[in-house]
Amino acid sequence: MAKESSNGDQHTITRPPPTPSPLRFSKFFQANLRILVTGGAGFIGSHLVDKLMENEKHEVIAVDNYFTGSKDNLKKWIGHPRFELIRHDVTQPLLVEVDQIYHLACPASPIFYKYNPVKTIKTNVIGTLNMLGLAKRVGARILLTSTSEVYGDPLEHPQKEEYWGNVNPIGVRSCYDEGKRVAETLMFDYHRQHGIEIRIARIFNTYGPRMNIDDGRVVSNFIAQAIRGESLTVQAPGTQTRSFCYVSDMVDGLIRLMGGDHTGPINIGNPGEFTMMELAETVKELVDPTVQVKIVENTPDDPRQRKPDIAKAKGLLGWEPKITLREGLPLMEDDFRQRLAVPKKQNN
Ligand SMILES: NC(=O)c1ccc[n+]([C@@H]2O[C@H](COP(=O)([O-])OP(=O)(O)OC[C@H]3O[C@@H](n4cnc5c(N)ncnc54)[C@H](O)[C@@H]3O)[C@@H](O)[C@H]2O)c1
Ligand SMILES: O=c1ccn([C@@H]2O[C@H](COP(=O)(O)OP(=O)(O)O[C@H]3OC[C@@H](O)[C@H](O)[C@H]3O)[C@@H](O)[C@H]2O)c(=O)[nH]1
Repeated sequence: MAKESSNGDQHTITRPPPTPSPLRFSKFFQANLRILVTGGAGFIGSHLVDKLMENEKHEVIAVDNYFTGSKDNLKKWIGHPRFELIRHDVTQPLLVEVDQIYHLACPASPIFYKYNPVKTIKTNVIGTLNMLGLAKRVGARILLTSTSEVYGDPLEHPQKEEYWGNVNPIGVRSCYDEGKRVAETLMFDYHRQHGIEIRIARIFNTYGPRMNIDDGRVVSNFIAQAIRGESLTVQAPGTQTRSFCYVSDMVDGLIRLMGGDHTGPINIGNPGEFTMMELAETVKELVDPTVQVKIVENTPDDPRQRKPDIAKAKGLLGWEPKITLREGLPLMEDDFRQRLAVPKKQNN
């Protein structure tokens, strides 16, 4: 049996998907979907849980080891009859009965994924293997949150899904970007060999409320710095570009991908592209025009440019982002001001 994936390749499936548990066909289970979100206490994961919980037919199980996530992000759901939170590390097997798996567990900020690179690669490889094993056992559909970092320091611009990337296999970022590349490979091998229903999202830089204030990624750094009246730290040369997607758009894209018919990989991101200097100037203008911008040293292998081609997401999922950077930054500023307890000055 051959099935066409969304990037046009023919993938031979040697075995049909395993039969789901008989409970899936009982009246109750037909009406309800039990959904696992790994990394559910993190930034994107907790927003995804919020959105999934809005549907009264969903039961959500969030799993997290709290390395970069926090129970606080899910506090409004703790004790809810349709919600469960499990402290668990995905490098260990997990036995639950679910219909869908959103597999997000993995530190995403470079300072955190480089902190313990061996653990990062174990999370990407062993963690994804464990979640695929779970999907295989229970017949669940599984979505992996891969990353634009699979394109490395891209030589093609903007990046289409067909581009194979330009990745340093032995650099300090490799635990994350090569880890995600192997995770994608595992997804397709389980799909071809075992007939598992897979979905792969290649997420481009995402920002929004609830990011860790000390997360270390550029948008959260600049907003926190501007609120605290500190200089905005633009890493040299400042001409490198990124494309920033607001978190509600991202969650909408992930849910559409899970519900649709296409395996992916599909880029999910906002094609609006900015240099880091432009981002700093925009944050300065919106948050506090009196703060300074300073150039600081960069880290090795920083990609010089990044912008998603989202033709596939538009055509296959009917998805495109709605929130511009200028609309999203103030929403994030409000959340950061609340958490830092620094109200906006009247004259700002
Ligand atoms: N935010 C982005 O810009 C972006 C871009 C590309 C891809 N992604 C991917 O999206 C996913 C979520 O990213 P995020 O921005 O919400 O990051 P995040 O760090 O806020 O969330 C990751 C969550 O995974 C948990 N986690 C990490 N290792 C784990 C393990 N071994 N077992 C169980 N839980 C573990 C963390 O505690 C955290 O709650 C990640 O897979 C990331 O690679 C994010
Ligand atoms: O304070 C800072 C932090 C970062 N930067 C720059 O901002 C750019 C973006 O850096 P970030 O740390 O936010 O994130 P990166 O784009 O490097 O990696 C991200 O890519 C996509 C996801 O997979 C992950 O969330 C993360 O790896 C880089 O060019 C970096 O040099 C600054 O100029 N100042």
